[in-house]
Amino acid sequence: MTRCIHCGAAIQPNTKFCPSCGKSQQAAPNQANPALGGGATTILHSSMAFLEVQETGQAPRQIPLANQPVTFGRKPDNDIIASSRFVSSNHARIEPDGQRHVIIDLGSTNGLLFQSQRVPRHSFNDGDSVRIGDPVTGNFVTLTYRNQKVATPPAEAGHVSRFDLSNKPAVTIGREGSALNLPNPQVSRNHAEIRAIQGGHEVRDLGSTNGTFVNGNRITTTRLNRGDVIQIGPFKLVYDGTSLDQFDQRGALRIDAHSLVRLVGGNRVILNNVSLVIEPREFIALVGGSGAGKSTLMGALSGYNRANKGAVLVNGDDYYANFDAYRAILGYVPQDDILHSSLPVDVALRYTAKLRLPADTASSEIEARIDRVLKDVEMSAHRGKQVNQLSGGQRKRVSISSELLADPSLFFLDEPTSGLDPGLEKKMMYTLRQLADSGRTIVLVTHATANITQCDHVVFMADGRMVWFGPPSEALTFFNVTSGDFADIYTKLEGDADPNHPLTTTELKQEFETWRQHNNQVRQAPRLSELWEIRFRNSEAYRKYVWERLQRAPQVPVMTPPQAPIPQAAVPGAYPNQVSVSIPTSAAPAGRPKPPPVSAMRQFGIMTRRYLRLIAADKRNLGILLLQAPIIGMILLLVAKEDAFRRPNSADARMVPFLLGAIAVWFGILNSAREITKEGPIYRRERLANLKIVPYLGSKVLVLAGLCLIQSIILMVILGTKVDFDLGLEVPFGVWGGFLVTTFLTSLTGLGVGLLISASASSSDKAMSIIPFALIPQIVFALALLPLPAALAPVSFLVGSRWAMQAYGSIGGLGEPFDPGKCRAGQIPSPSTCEVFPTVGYDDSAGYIFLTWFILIGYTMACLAITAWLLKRRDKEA
Ligand SMILES: Nc1ncnc2c1ncn2[C@@H]1O[C@H](COP(=O)(O)OP(=O)(O)OP(=O)(O)O)[C@@H](O)[C@H]1O
Repeated sequence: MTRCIHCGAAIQPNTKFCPSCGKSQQAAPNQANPALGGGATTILHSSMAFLEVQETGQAPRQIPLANQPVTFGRKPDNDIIASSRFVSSNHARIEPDGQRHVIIDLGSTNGLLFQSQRVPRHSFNDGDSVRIGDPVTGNFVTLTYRNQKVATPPAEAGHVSRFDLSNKPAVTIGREGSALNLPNPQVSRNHAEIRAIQGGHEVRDLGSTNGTFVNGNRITTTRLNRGDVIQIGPFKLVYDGTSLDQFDQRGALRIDAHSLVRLVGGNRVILNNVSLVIEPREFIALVGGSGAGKSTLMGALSGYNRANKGAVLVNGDDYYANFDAYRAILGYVPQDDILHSSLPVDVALRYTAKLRLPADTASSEIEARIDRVLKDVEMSAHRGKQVNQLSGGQRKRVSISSELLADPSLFFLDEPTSGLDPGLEKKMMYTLRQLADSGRTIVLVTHATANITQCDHVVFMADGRMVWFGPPSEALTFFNVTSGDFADIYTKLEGDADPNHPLTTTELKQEFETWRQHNNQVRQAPRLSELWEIRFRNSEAYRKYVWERLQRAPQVPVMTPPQAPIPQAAVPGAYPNQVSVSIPTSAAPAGRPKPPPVSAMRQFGIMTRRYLRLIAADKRNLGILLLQAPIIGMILLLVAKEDAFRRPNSADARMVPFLLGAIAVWFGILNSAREITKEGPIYRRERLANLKIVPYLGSKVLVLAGLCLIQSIILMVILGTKVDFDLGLEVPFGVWGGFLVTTFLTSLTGLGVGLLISASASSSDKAMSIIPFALIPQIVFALALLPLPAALAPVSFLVGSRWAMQAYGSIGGLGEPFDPGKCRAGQIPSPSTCEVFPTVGYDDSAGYIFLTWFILIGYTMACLAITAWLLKRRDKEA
């Protein structure tokens, strides 16, 4: 019988891990002696109390805490000496307090932060971290307390209270002023109601914005059974027949990822059996080289781009299957800015709040929320500034604040530090650290490794494989990087592990042998990432940070566990199996989730108001658009003859409507061609949250149609000052009115074409370069002045200006472009012209004129339908 080298428990000889404390029996490499003031790391006995001191850029130190008070500060006479400038000379004292310890601020400048709040003292529980931060530089010192004797019982986490339902005919649930208050921005004021019915209770949703879910299903009314779990925003209410147990998941959200696999193109594996656990309030960085699979993993964890195989659990619930129930508490900040740059910060945030928060959120509540989120990201001073006047780092903060409006508990960020200078990058990480401390689970993708020591854990990805999950400082030891530079890890992960590779023959020799044993038939060399994965699966870190964490049960009641069996993560030491390409494990389909049901009318109203504001804010562009009509109208006057319509068979008569039609289409296209593409990142983010396509597109059409109408009126008024429209013809709205209607409807066809271009182009520049392709056919195929080869005649039916010409010609009583009689007599030189122009027939009957208008409207509708389809298709894009 031998003894565990950590806890002293009796164990079998040659046992790899102690069954009592779970620790490896192999001495960890590179461990130094305990040192109070030095920079070395040591592993202390698990039954001891100790303080782990982590200063930015230094290895963590573990300081045993005994029954004597110890002092902490920058001066050399302290027991624990910190080197950071922002730690006061005599900063804090740590005293024993029964089985635990308490830390007391000694009047320091920067104080002690617990869960991102400044505290004068804090009584430690096992795992508590107190930080001392420097808001100017973003540096901080973390003091983490370890003491198994004062570990928080897991069953208690998140449990708030019990609400008795007996003798109550009806209980309302809402954000405030209800019998059962669930204070959170995602909860409507009157959200749901529990009613006593024969033999039990039923729950009814009161038209809430974010929905009431029972066992994962969105309900309107349903009878409750014992054990049912109601989810409203971040709260879970467990029904036991007579009462509701209330659990608050804010600050208590845990993600379990089990054997995640993402396949593309049939069988290309871009995420290879990744398993991990992210605990509440943890701050996790996903790092690795370009194309390593970071974004793929984040997509799978956030549910925005799901894995094909494996399962993601949030507090034990099948996350993909319950995505709608959790959507409200999910924050996602993409790489691009997600607020309109021409709006002031507070205005942009107000629109986001209106779009995301329950419909009954009062203006005062929205203002309070905006104050709060700007304070959280230290941007209160910039509240009234226009977004495009902010620096890159400030814009990122504002994007983060817009996500914070809904108070998400799960927060995913895609490269929030990209494009920032090193100072701003550090500050950004500091802000995120504080957001995690204040109760959020934060996962970010980053290329910036300089500040990842601020994270609790870091995931190193390579070739879709997870080659490390654990504290950043231990990663350096794991990869044998002595420079302290995380970037050196990258170079060790890249490339093929052929037998002569320097790593294959030294550090990874054993792993290469293992690989060879399992792949003796395969001649091709593995990737280095595969060997690092083998090493990681064999490590103590894998056991401690992946395996053991996966074995722990969720700390709150489970709403709907996965229906299919959860794939087991590889046990420590197991050889990483190749992914087998088979059916998905989760009940929900892979890829993008569906948008939730929300009120389309309300969204239409908000989007329209915001769009109007955006157009008005861009005064230069608006000025150009409004000046176009009078200037072009004046130019038109130069060529338009006063008596043009008095000579209905003349080219002059056809010239005016031909130019009017072309200009109208031009206006429509120019007004709209950049309008979707220029706000692509914002659209994508809002779409992922709750934006519907029809209200979005509808708001664009309504506002731009208004602009087209103004332009059409200006154009016609100017034209009316010269050209005589008083022809005495009996047509709908008179000749001038009929021309105005036609011009407006023609500009709408341009609007439809412009939006279609905007939805299909990947950038504003590309959209502008497509415009000529849309405009030139409008001139060539109008069939007004230019003859057309007979074979191309059917194409003209697909061009808006041709139908505009039909309408103008009919309203103005024009003669056909070419006289059929002259054609028959062979007096027209081009025979093909005679074949085409007879398809143009003008008819001044009201029925025919309405028909041409109807065709113009139909044309616009067809363009909009294709635009909507293109937008819908974009949902599937990764
Ligand atoms: N939908 C897809 N279809 C095909 N291949 C894909 C798809 N999505 C990602 N990939 C590929 O999967 C690999 C991982 O991509 P991912 O975007 O996750 O990498 P990353 O680590 O985030 O890279 P980067 O840092 O460059 O953004 C890449 O080789 C990428 O080309």
